Amino acid sequence: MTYETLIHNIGQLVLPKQSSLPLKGDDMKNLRVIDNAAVAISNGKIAWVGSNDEGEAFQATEKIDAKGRLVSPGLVDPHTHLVHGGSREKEMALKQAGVPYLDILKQGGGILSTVEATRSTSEEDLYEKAAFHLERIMSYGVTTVEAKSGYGLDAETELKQLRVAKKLANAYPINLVSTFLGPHAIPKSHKGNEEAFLSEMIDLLETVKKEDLAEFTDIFCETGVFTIEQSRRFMEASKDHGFGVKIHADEIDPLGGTELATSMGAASADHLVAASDDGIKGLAETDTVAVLLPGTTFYLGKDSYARGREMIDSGASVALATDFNPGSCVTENLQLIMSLAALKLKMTPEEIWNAVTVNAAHAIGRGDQAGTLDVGSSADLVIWDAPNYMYIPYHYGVNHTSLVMKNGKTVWERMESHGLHLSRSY
Ligand SMILES: N=CN[C@@H](CCC(=O)O)C(=O)O
Ligand SMILES: [Zn+2]
Repeated sequence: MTYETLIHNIGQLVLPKQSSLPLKGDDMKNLRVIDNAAVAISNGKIAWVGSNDEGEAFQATEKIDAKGRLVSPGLVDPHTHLVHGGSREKEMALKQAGVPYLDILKQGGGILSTVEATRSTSEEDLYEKAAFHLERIMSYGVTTVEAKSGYGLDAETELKQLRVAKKLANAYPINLVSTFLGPHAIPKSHKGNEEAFLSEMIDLLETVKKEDLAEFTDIFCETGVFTIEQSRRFMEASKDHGFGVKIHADEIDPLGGTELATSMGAASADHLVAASDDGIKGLAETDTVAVLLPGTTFYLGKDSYARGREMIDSGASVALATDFNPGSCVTENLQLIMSLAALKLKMTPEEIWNAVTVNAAHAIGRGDQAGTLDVGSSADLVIWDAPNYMYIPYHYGVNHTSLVMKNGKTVWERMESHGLHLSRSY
């Protein structure tokens, strides 16, 4: 038997357990790990996993020496605002002067300034910009990613964003899951006329479905944006059209979006910084995944983070994401988010790995195909410049990937620096 590829000399192999449902509570502590391992790949799938001693005896067309380093499944980033025009570096000074995030939005900045930029950017230019960010996301070890619309707030631009995401999905070796976030803010044209705007976004669901432009819908449920009742209306209409539902919930004010998400059977409730005790109880009782975004809390300069530790201790399922966007979290680096989860959410390394693999995959409907290296699953994996899985959240702010593989093919590899001898010293 000759395998296509054999990755041998793996110092440590991390194997999150594939599960038909998201991992909840104490189950998030379980992380299978094999020291001195090897992985065989054929037809883009994991064909065999075991000890290096056994693996060394196999024939393979290509052999990759992992040189004693860590290998894991490709990471899953289940919440990004990948496709957008422009940037908002000028808002940083406002934030430093103490202007709250929702006040910047109220003054027509924030999300609304990105809406203007996205409307005035051509589809081709939007594609080029999003492709640049997507390549960077991949370079951090992500092989499955979610991308939201939400910077159009009109039919034309929302569809433009979703088409860009679809083109990227077809062009890039990454699984890209698309989400329609039409109700992301109230456009200036509809101030005081929120219900009419929401109706327009509900009317758009049919086209989004017909053109197969998104699998999920999302809504920003927040003070000054959409109320609980409006969110319920949009989520019900989305479900009627056959979409999975998600919600930006309880990010700043505790409106009860978490409770709404669990009562609606949402795939995920995201942010949850201000989630109530009842909201957390609801998460523990259902399979709605809490997608936590500590990079956003950090970037908004807040001291109080989502209660990730309590959520897991109560039995909830937690995933982590970058929330990459031009305003509230400007980073493509999911590894940095893993560090923030350790430092600010008090999650353990095992919980963090489950949160960026299996649970993140469940949050975007990919629980059956991403986030694991079980035999038969896609050979989406990362060779890390790190000795073990605890090292990634520990050494923060840099990119630890050495090689990223998607369906058994190398899609990103670190280049050696010219003239430098980088001897490994962790
Ligand atoms: N909170 C709402 N939406 C985005 C931010 C979008 C923006 O500021 O451009 C988020 O998830 O953080
Ligand atoms: Zn978001």
